[in-house]
Amino acid sequence: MSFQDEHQETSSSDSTVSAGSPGTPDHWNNPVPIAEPTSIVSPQVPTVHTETRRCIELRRLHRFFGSTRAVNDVTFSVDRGHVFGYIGPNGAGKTTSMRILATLDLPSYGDAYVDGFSVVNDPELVRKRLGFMPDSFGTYRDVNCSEYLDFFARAYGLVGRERIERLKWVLDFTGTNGMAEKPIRGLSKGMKQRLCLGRALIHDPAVMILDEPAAGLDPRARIDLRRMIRELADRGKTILISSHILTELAEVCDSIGIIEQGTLLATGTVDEIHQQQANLLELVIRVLDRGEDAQKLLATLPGVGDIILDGCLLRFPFGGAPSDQAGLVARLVQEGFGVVEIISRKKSLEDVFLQVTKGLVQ
Ligand SMILES: Nc1ncnc2c1ncn2[C@@H]1O[C@H](COP(=O)(O)OP(=O)(O)OP(=O)(O)O)[C@@H](O)[C@H]1O
Repeated sequence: MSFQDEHQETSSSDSTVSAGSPGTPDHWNNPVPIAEPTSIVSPQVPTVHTETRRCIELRRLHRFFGSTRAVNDVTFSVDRGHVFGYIGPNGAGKTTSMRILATLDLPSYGDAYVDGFSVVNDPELVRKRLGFMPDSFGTYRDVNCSEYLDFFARAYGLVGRERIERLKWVLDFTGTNGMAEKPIRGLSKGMKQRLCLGRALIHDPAVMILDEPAAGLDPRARIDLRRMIRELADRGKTILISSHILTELAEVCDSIGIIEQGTLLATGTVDEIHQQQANLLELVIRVLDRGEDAQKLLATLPGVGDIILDGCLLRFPFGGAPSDQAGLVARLVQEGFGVVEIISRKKSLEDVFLQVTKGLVQ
């Protein structure tokens, strides 16, 4: 297969996001083969950008460290110009996946594609198209912001007028213009994050990988960051951004994936995931007395999940229809319980995240 064929093949499917297959992996018998990485660029490789709708794609990606399955059969894709939120608790496998996409590590099995190019077979071409903002990054304390960005612009081969204009655009876009001559050592955390975003943008990449860019930022800086990310996506960049916190990314992402212990647990738009997971209400009922008896009665009624009893307060997930809910209250009253209060509420995004993840670490 020629490079061009391979490149076009990656754009053939229709879905924006597709979850990895859960359950026992069948790849143990048939692992997805990985070619040796190579830095040799074929002379036939096109120098112009080739259209590929799926701009980021992970295909059955695995990365093991000894017995730790840091990334365990993860598959999803992100369309051009979309923002994908990669959400998971500590140690879920977010950084490991992102490092593979950024060609800083190799998969144990499977492959990942950036703008149609394989991180395994075409790492040089991937790097040209990718801007990576790591979760922690080194800065040179004694250089100023302008010199820092200029260093990376030169490293990416930008020259002459193009380099000067690009540098100016990045300083303007990231709001670091006023800091251009300031030594990096004097910058606040928020300003350093802006500078690092600028560094990742300096060569005008098609794809941006941002590993927890909002960590440690104050609320205003978080809002500014979200605005910049949305603007970059509106300009056609495809962005993968990670966070521990689902609500933080809900507004800015077109779709999200929730990962824990290396496994992708849910993918879709925020609304889809909310609807899939939050179909249950939570009911809280306070009775006047005989809490334990009320618990026994409720446990026999339709739609009632596991009840947590705290004195005369009963809290449980409820999957019944509104008529079942009305019947439940009527039954309690009929059986002589004094119903002091009843509260029903839909699960919040944060509840959904806690419901999907189990708080497991490896
Ligand atoms: N180089 C390594 N050697 C051994 N284990 C590693 C290595 N890198 C990551 N791991 C392990 O892989 C798992 C996933 O780690 P990873 O850093 O990808 O998670 P994460 O979701 O980015 O977590 P955090 O939000 O805390 O940054 C963890 O159990 C981690 O200890």
